[in-house]
Amino acid sequence: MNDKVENTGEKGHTAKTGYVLVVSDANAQADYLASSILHHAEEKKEGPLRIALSGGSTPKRLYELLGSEEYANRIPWHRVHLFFGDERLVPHTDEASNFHMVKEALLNHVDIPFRNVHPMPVLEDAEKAAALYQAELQAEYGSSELQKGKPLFDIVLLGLGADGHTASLFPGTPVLQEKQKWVSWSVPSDAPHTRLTLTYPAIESSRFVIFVVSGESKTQIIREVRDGDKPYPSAAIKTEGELHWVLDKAAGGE
Ligand SMILES: O=C1O[C@H](COP(=O)(O)O)[C@@H](O)[C@H](O)[C@H]1O
Repeated sequence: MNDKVENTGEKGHTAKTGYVLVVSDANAQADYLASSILHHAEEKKEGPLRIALSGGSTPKRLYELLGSEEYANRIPWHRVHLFFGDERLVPHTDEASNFHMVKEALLNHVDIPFRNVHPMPVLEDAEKAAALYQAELQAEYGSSELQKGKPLFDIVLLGLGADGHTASLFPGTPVLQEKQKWVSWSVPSDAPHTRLTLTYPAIESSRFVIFVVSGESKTQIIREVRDGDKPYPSAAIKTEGELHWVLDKAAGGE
């Protein structure tokens, strides 16, 4: 994590390369991110805007805001393609499903074409599910090889677990060594459900990676990731584009 910290409670899309941005609270965080996403959608005049969504509880407020009157009709949804950074292998109707959360918070409220939404497949065979999602990503990308200068994603949103995981890249799991596949799977040691996850190479192929972290339960892990003493999976995230951390004060401190 870059040491440079910019404090702002304002709405906007002015974060600079490699910045850590600390906003006043979780509402300001959602405001900032929704406004940034609108900005990127307006700025990219041609081609799809590919966004990989994070799961968990933190981004729900952002998704609800994007689905609200303030944003629902301003984002060119026909050009936006939504992917998932990770998913639990449970039915898409299950409360634990990231797709379920995104559907309730966002998809049910916006006019996005069905073909633009790319949930991770949930099959008992995690390897097969991962291969299917990788094939879907490759079809959207137009190649089975990631090329520098041609990012797979415009934006990758990432959360941060209290154990330092991000997406479903959990500490000590073999997926952390994956250098070829774009999608793989992991079994967290202290959380239920096998997960599918984007791998480091897929996340790295992005214009912007944005960590979204809020709440006091994340203060300690944010401090540790920033100090860089422990090899947390989240601390190893790289991108060929820009890496931003958007924190609220409770997580990021003053
Ligand atoms: O398990 C998960 O947690 C992380 C962080 O979740 P949060 O509930 O603390 O916001 C998230 O990034 C990931 O997508 C999710 O599956």
